[in-house]
Amino acid sequence: MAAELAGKKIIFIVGGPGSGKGTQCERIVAKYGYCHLSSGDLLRAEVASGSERGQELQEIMKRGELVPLETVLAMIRDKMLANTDAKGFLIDGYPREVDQGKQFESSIASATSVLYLDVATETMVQRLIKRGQTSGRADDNEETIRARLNTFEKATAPVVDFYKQQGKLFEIERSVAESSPDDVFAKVCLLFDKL
Ligand SMILES: Nc1nc2c(ncn2[C@@H]2O[C@H](COP(=O)(O)OP(=O)(O)OP(=O)(O)O)[C@@H](O)[C@H]2O)c(=O)[nH]1
Ligand SMILES: Nc1ncnc2c1ncn2[C@H]1C[C@H](O)[C@@H](COP(=O)(O)OP(=O)(O)O)O1
Ligand SMILES: [Mg+2]
Repeated sequence: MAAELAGKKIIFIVGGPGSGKGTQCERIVAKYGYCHLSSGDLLRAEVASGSERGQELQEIMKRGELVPLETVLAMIRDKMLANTDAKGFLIDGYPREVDQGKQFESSIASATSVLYLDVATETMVQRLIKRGQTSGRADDNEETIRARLNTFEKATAPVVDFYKQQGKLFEIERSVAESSPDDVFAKVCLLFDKL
């Protein structure tokens, strides 16, 4: 456990690719002032640095697979320890597999709550194809999108059940998660207002 992080609120944001995690995190930061950490963004920054490591990561991400657990965990930990004055942390896109959650909690700190955005597969595909027209992300193409969805079903869906059993899950149900970002945010605020 990292003593510097004792007592800090830690919220995991979980959902399939294109479920709106980044969109909601932006709003949460603006209203509540948490420190936002996106595992995907951290990995893309490593890719952009042009390092050899970054090239390996890029290959894995283009296949829609998960990068090694240790890599992401170290990046998140470093970023958290560089921001210990934050009142809380939004960990976006992590954990992606149950083991990531367990390792995080044993080596960093335990999560306060897990926010889950439930969006139908076809809606996510449509959103990502649209985002791909302007995002420049190497993984926003139909083939990689399908692979990411497959990884989500296999590795990440169990994460949702894991935290539900612990009573930590705050779920945005499909009827809301598929409406407008403002409607989703109104529901998200119900969680953050009582933290
Ligand atoms: N209709 C609708 N569209 C949304 C909503 N949230 C996000 N989108 C759109 O869906 C796309 C994906 O949203 P992101 O916030 O980037 O999703 P993400 O979960 O961070 O996706 P990854 O980074 O791929 O994990 C974007 O183009 C958004 O404009 C929403 O609540 N309603
Ligand atoms: N916690 C994590 N563990 C392993 N790989 C991760 C990860 N977070 C992100 N990645 C890798 C695999 C993802 O397909 C890729 C892009 O992540 P992302 O931006 O969160 O998008 P998406 O949810 O659409 O896959 O980076
Ligand atoms: Mg994102």
